[in-house]
Amino acid sequence: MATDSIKSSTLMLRSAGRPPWYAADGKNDPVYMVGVAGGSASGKTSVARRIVQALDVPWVVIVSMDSFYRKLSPEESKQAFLNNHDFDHPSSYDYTEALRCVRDLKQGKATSIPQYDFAKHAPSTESQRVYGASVVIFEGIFALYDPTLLSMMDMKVFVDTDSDICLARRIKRDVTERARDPIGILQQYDRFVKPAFDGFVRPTMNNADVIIPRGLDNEVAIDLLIKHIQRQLDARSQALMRPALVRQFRSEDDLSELFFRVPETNQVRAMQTILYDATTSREDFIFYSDRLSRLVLEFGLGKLDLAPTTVTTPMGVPFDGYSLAPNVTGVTILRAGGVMEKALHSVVRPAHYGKILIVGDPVTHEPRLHYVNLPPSIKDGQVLLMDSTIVSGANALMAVRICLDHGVKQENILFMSLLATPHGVHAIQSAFPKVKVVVALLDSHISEDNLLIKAGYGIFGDRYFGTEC
Ligand SMILES: Nc1ncnc2c1ncn2[C@@H]1O[C@H](COP(=O)(O)OP(=O)(O)O)[C@@H](O)[C@H]1O
Ligand SMILES: O=c1ccn([C@@H]2O[C@H](COP(=O)(O)O)[C@@H](O)[C@H]2O)c(=O)[nH]1
Repeated sequence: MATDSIKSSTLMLRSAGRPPWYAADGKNDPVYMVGVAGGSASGKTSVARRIVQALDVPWVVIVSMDSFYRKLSPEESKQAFLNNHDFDHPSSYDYTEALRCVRDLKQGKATSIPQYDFAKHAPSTESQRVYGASVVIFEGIFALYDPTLLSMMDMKVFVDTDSDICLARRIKRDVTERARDPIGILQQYDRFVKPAFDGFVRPTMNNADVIIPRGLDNEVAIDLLIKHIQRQLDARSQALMRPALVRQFRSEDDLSELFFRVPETNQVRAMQTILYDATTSREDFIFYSDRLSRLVLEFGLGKLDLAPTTVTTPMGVPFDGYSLAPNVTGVTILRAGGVMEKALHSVVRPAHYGKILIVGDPVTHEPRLHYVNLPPSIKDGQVLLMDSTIVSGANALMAVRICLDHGVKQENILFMSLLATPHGVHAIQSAFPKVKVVVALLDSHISEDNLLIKAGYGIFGDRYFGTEC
């Protein structure tokens, strides 16, 4: 687990709006990249976070340059603990590794970002897997230093905060967050931090498009910056004849021919009524969601490509039919997608199974990947990806991306869900146009926080597993 001294790159989600990995169809809707440089403790991270909060864009990644500090030799490490190592020279960073990560993200791909532990002056053993983004913010003292990195940036920002204020903040932060002592901090500051700022960091101000005096305190400058980025993003969407970044209402008419909905018979409507009814007992809720799961699975399996085959009947007559898909992997997106597993076992065999656990951050609602277990054979066959509900589509998008990362072809993915919003399905289809989506019920009423289908069945997992508060 990350400790406080490990500053991680954070993936933030606005759950409405344009889907992430918009360029996944290869039609190049480039990722927007912002570089944020400035002295140590000038407020780079704080400004980057403010931009994320204000941008109404679904996926923004903040990549901290600290992730790319070079590993120290034992002697260098010893000196670092004596405050005698220069972490503020440009050569202390691994630009090749930084370029690898930034280039991946700039191309809309997933990447692994190393994590750095300030208390140990060493990279942590963990890295963070980041699954693509619409906007990447690259922040660090040398964010505007390397020419190749600069050439990938759409906007370059320099945070210019008075050095006394930076020092005061650095002392406070390094004592509380980076396990340092004040005397050592001052020694390191005099010996390395200040001279390097004057000699290497401040000159990169010349590479900036925008200079923000006083960092986060300069609300006017930050507001202008955010508005500019928003305008740029909207202009790009329009130029590509793509939907604007703002959230748009979607209807079934907006969905492609690879969207399939279980025919709405009276039986289906009755099951929907039971699941929507707040007074339904847990026993009934489980029974009818299992039944609906079987229905959507049977219906969805009808969309799989099957190979023709000929068998001989007991009467010795040849019969031309199909062989059931030989290599199918059923992948459930936990927790709520797990409810479809029972139905999967009852209708598909033999199948391989996989699980992906995605948990929404309680504050930002960003989906966080906690666990992936997919069989190696997944890449060669068809994949039934299952979640009980698709609302914003964020979890589904992350899950599809993970499958693609494991070598699955887009056209081999069949996403199945019990209840979806047209908005969420549209998000999947925009990002991954070859993925088939099969749902039992479609409902366009989304709650204000974009997390629940208003008229729907509440939090599916809680009702099914009996974990309602
Ligand atoms: N405008 C501000 N007012 C007060 N504290 C601030 C302000 N901006 C940043 N800080 C604090 O200063 C410290 C360093 O800020 P941070 O944004 O992490 O700087 P950097 O990323 O440039 O090192 C953090 O503890 C942060 O909370
Ligand atoms: O092991 C380390 C690595 C870096 N530092 C100092 O950190 C700052 C850069 O981080 P900011 O968040 O931009 O302040 C840099 O000035 C290094 O001196 C460190 O002390 N130990």
